[in-house]
Amino acid sequence: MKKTLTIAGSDTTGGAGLQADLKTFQEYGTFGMTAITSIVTMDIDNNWSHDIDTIEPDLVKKQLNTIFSAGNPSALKTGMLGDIRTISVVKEVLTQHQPKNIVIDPVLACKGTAGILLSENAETIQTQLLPLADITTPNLIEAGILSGLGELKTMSDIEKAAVIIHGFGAKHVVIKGGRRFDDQEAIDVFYDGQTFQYLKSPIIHTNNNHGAGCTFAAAITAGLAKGLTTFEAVQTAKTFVHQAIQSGETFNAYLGHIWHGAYRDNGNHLI
Ligand SMILES: Nc1ncnc2c1ncn2[C@@H]1O[C@H](COP(=O)(O)OP(=O)(O)O)[C@@H](O)[C@H]1O
Ligand SMILES: Cc1ncc(COP(=O)(O)O)c(C=O)c1O
Repeated sequence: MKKTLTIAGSDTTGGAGLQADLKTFQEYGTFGMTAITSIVTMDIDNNWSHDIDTIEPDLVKKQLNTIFSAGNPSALKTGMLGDIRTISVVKEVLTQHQPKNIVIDPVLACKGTAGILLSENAETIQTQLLPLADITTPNLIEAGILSGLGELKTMSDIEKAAVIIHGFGAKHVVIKGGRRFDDQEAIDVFYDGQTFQYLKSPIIHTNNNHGAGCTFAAAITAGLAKGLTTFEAVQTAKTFVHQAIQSGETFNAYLGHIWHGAYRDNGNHLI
């Protein structure tokens, strides 16, 4: 069985973060492992504002040493890292063990928050992790921050951002237009350093989209572990997450999760 790893935060509500990753890894038939970087809780009395409690970087390192002592996973992803020192620890361990198929999801912005989360991490992710990435998966806001272009309003802006982010060393870039770019089609732009490819699906009009970004990156990770090419892994992930959003459920007044099991429920054959 292929082993997959997520280095990410815990979303207490179970829809995003490492919980989304583990569920997705399992749906793909891979054996998921975790290194927890932070714990996210939400304040119901305060408009669902997010609190992020970070795990000490030394403890993140202990978790990674435990995992890598059994050999390299077939693929891994990073999500919310929480602390700049943790980013350095991740870089150190990945440089030491040189695993293949590294997916960097540069979590800087959370759907549950209006503002930018942990934007001070952007530069560190850019310089320390993107050079190790097989693929990075920023959403529109994260791509604007990482590229330094700010708000991305046109397809040409998105393509320019992809070129800049590719220049930081990620072999492939997929910028998720999602619901933010167009109100008819969820367009994601894939760039391999030479050509652009556009992945499109109809926009699903729902608020139950919590966890979509994490799940998309986790599905790419599991697809790579199973031997798909990077573009094939992105294509499959797009379908997987589309169906997960379609089958989302309301959690409370503030939040609705996607359902990570939808692809299999719909009778799809997982690779
Ligand atoms: N309402 C939607 N309908 C269809 N696809 C969506 C919708 N929202 C997001 N997606 C897709 O889900 C994936 C995750 O995107 P997004 O939710 O923008 O990421 P993030 O959670 O990082 O902000 C992308 O493939 C995106 O195109
Ligand atoms: C631990 C963690 N990681 C990542 C995210 C981002 O979630 P999404 O996949 O909805 O963008 C969240 C959002 O709450 C989170 O709690």
